[in-house]
Amino acid sequence: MKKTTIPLPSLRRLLLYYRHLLAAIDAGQEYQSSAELAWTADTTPEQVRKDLSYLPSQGRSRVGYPTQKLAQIIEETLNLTSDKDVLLAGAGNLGRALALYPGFKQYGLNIVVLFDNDPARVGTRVGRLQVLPVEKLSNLAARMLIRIGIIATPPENAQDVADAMVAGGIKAIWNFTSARLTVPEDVLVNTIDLSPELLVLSQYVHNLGKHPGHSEAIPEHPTLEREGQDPA
Ligand SMILES: NC(=O)c1ccc[n+]([C@@H]2O[C@H](COP(=O)([O-])OP(=O)(O)OC[C@H]3O[C@@H](n4cnc5c(N)ncnc54)[C@H](O)[C@@H]3O)[C@@H](O)[C@H]2O)c1
Repeated sequence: MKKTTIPLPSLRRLLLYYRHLLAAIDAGQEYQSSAELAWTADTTPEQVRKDLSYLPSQGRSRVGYPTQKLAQIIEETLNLTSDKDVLLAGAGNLGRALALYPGFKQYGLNIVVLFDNDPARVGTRVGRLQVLPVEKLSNLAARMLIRIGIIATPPENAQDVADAMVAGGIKAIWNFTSARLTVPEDVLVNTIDLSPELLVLSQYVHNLGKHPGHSEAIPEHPTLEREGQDPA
């Protein structure tokens, strides 16, 4: 297997292509063009070809990339088929929703253990998982060799949780809080702050009200461009 370090933006897009390819396989589409893949990641066909150059050869033909083969190559290169255990801290509204979401399994990601610091939550069940006291997080992460952690606590507790994760050997953190986390260099933090995203939509609607029919008054935002404009 080709061993390359794929830049993070390309990695993100490759995962979007992969998700698109799985749907295309289900729909019985044998080939995908660069343009189709570009659309799914809100990018250009040139960028698609560049991203795919990080993978072993895909056997692109005149009609496009063979859907099944390309999905398989992405799976193997990004190690998507081998199961990866994930732990989650903060079994509240968002944490429970994430823990119950079945879609992560498609990428080999399994949330296998939940932690909370609220005695009323500890011991309760979320699906088949029991919520454990957060004091056990570091030890359990280390013992179970878990490398990925999700933080869904209030922002003011996120740094403590991140510290416990790092102490337990977590190397990648999906942070759903608005807190800016300080972690060692070898730990990757991906922060998803949902509220500003909603505010961007609110701003869009607000500006529409001011300039009916003139969406170009809206500040640049990739998601809005993708949703609001014809990518062709
Ligand atoms: N629910 C959403 O749709 C939503 C949307 C945007 C942002 N967020 C962010 O996601 C985070 C969680 O939101 P929520 O709505 O699920 O909150 P919530 O209050 O329902 O859940 C938070 C959970 O974290 C637990 N917790 C607190 N400190 C902890 C610690 N040190 N260790 C382990 N667990 C701890 C709490 O006991 C609680 O169960 C917040 O930072 C929030 O701002 C949530």
